[in-house]
Amino acid sequence: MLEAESLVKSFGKLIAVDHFSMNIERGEVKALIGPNGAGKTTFVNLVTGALTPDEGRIRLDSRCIVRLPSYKRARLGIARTYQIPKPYPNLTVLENVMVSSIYAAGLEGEDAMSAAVEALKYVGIYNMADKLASELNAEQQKLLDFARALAARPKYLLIDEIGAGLSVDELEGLASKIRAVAKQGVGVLYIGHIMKMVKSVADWVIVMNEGRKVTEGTYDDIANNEEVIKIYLGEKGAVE
Ligand SMILES: Nc1ncnc2c1ncn2[C@@H]1O[C@H](COP(=O)(O)OP(=O)(O)OP(=O)(O)O)[C@@H](O)[C@H]1O
Repeated sequence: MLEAESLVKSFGKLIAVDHFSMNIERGEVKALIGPNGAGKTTFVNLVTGALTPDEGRIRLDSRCIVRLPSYKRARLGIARTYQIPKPYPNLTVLENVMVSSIYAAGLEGEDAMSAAVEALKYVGIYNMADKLASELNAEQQKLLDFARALAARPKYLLIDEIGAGLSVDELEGLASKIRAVAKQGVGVLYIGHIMKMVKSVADWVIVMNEGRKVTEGTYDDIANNEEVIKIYLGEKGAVE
């Protein structure tokens, strides 16, 4: 289990994450939703090690990892995707994914290559393997980022808003891929605003606002929760 306990992170006077706790078990998909500025990405950064919390604990399979640097957490099985992916623009798509299969999954040679090929085929952009990453459009870069995260062979995968700009059909395709990843034993946290996506991927939904947990429950519980509806009032694209 990946457990975050009472995490706090401030930027000056702003408390971005305020005693926030949650856990993910392998094989399940949870969604973390909340309006812009709620603290979702900051939470992901705390879990992956990009940021250090001011307070709180993070445990991976009972081991405290809060002081470990990002690369060690990656090697222990925590992977993420980015809201705005930053691939190596001058490497090919395949090479970008191999960086992950080599350095995060610890694979070598042919094994690293076949893990990368498998991940690209899985997300559906293997036909672009030899293109430079800089040649991909924004949606394709998100899929590359997803492939990169999968090639790390994660136990836990944090997906930061992957669906923006995709059509309804593409969203459904992506949702079923995310669910299939979880079925293989990966614990997934999907972070995002697209409620159709949340509804189709998540077993459980956690709502965050101003750094704190507002409520959690099934999609239906959340969609009918008055406080959640109030928080989202005026938010484009949320709770529909
Ligand atoms: N490095 C930083 N320095 C200062 N303030 C920051 C920093 N990172 C985030 N913040 C602030 O912390 C708060 C939480 O931001 P965060 O990006 O975690 O929210 P979010 O829920 O991911 O929002 P969104 O849905 O828009 O991505 C915001 O007020 C943001 O401006």
